Amino acid sequence: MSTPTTQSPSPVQAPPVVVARGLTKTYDTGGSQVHALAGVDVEFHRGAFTAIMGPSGSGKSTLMHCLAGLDVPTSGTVHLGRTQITGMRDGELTLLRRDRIGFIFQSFNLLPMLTAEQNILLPSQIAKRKVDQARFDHIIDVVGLRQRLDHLPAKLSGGQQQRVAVARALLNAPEVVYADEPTGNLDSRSGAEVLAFLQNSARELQQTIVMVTHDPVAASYADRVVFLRDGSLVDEVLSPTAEVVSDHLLKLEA
Ligand SMILES: Nc1ncnc2c1ncn2[C@@H]1O[C@H](COP(=O)(O)OP(=O)(O)OP(=O)(O)O)[C@@H](O)[C@H]1O
Repeated sequence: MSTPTTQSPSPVQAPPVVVARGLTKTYDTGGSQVHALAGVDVEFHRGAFTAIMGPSGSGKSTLMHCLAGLDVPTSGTVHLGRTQITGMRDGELTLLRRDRIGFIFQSFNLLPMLTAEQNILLPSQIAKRKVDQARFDHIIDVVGLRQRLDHLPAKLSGGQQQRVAVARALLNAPEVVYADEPTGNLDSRSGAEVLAFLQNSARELQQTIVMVTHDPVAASYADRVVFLRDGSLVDEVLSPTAEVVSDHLLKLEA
């Protein structure tokens, strides 16, 4: 019998920041049931930028909302680090979202009467959290907002407003940032800037980012794309290109 060869160790992978197991979400709609999530197992690793894609109605928003503690799954578990967030009370979830998760929405969600700087600092003020000045300066310079800090949102372009929202989401170095169609309201040039910044944040700041998008070009900025169909995770692509992502989507929609 031959001696087994020594296996080389598998590449070290960062521990998962978010782990979902057996996630289901069922809606009762007047007698019939909709399985928005039909048993999803997925994990997201530190410093990884992941896009969630799939046909309309495949469960992308439901998955993100359940992962982020914005919605409660029918069954299954979600962990953020060592914390099981499924089963938490509303008040605990509010604090968890405030302290440990960053959010970026399609509609920017900036307060119109506050300057860019005040918008970026607001969550830290509400949480009575000391701001890391070096991180603030680094993020402001990377997103190119230094000259715009005292502007109100109405005086900023859509791309600049979204960069304010991105800076706000990243300032506290949250364990994970959830981005819901972050470039949906932007022209392609502004969208590319925001996506490049998200990509750099994952690479340089080890920021974990999970983004829902319909756009294969946006998804191509991610390290990994996971595909949903009918509430199930059916495929994934690493180091995606827009063409490969489009091909996968077309097959899922067929
Ligand atoms: N509150 C609700 N009540 C009933 N059904 C719902 C509800 N929310 C979502 N659904 C259904 O759950 C399924 C998944 O919806 P979800 O919004 O997560 O999909 P999606 O992939 O994000 O869609 P889109 O790309 O169109 O935004 C769909 O069939 C949707 O109609």
